[in-house]
Amino acid sequence: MTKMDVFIDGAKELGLDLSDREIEMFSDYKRLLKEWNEKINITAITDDDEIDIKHFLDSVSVFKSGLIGGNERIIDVGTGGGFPGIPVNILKPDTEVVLLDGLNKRLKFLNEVIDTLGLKNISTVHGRAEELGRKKEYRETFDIAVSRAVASLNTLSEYCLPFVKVGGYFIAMKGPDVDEEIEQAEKAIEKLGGQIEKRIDIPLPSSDIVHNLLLIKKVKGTPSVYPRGGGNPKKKPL
Ligand SMILES: C[S@@+](CC[C@H](N)C(=O)[O-])C[C@H]1O[C@@H](n2cnc3c(N)ncnc32)[C@H](O)[C@@H]1O
Repeated sequence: MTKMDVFIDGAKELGLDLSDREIEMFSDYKRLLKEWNEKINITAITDDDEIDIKHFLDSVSVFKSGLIGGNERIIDVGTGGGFPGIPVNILKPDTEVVLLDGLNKRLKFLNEVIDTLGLKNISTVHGRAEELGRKKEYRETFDIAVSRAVASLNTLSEYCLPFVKVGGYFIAMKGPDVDEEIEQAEKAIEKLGGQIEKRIDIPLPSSDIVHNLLLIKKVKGTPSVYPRGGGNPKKKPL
């Protein structure tokens, strides 16, 4: 089996006691990530312990939001190698998780992970967030939209908030520049129907990294003009 001790110990520090089956699933996920990463570019992080800290522990730190009880419909926007959506579904198999990404080759990898691990209630969707957020089957149908390492908060809010039902949450997983990002995104969040509720700082075990979760509540519907197409959420953030 792949080396997993840093993840197992770190998860305990985050309050998660992993079962043997869950550890085996994360181990298979790590093996596939390393294998596929030799053929297609999924992640720059390939060292066993670094995967444990920067991908697995960082992903499961999303449970510190206190918003994922286990039955939510969740979209992971710009999921890349499946972070945080796959770890969420491994540990809470009753959540319904949609993994969205604009790069199809990464979704092929994710479909193999889903098959090998035998995950249920999880699917992949290929497309740009700003296009799918206008489609009826996705728009305002999720309890939670979550996203890590995809765009700055003003752009990311336009990608994510349209997916969230009124009363639901957008969880932005952010790094040290979050205060500056919040300042630049306040207007956008309000226009899109969101309201910043809480910021939770999370020191990642076995590292000196502090990440944070920004919890943004959807307090009213997103106006139909958003998200804008043509790359505007990124080129001209609200
Ligand atoms: C740096 S990776 C992060 C992946 C993963 N969330 C993580 O934390 O490891 C960013 C991912 O977001 C995707 N992405 C960026 N903009 C997007 C958009 N507008 N719509 C869909 N996917 C997007 C990219 O294809 C890429 O896979």
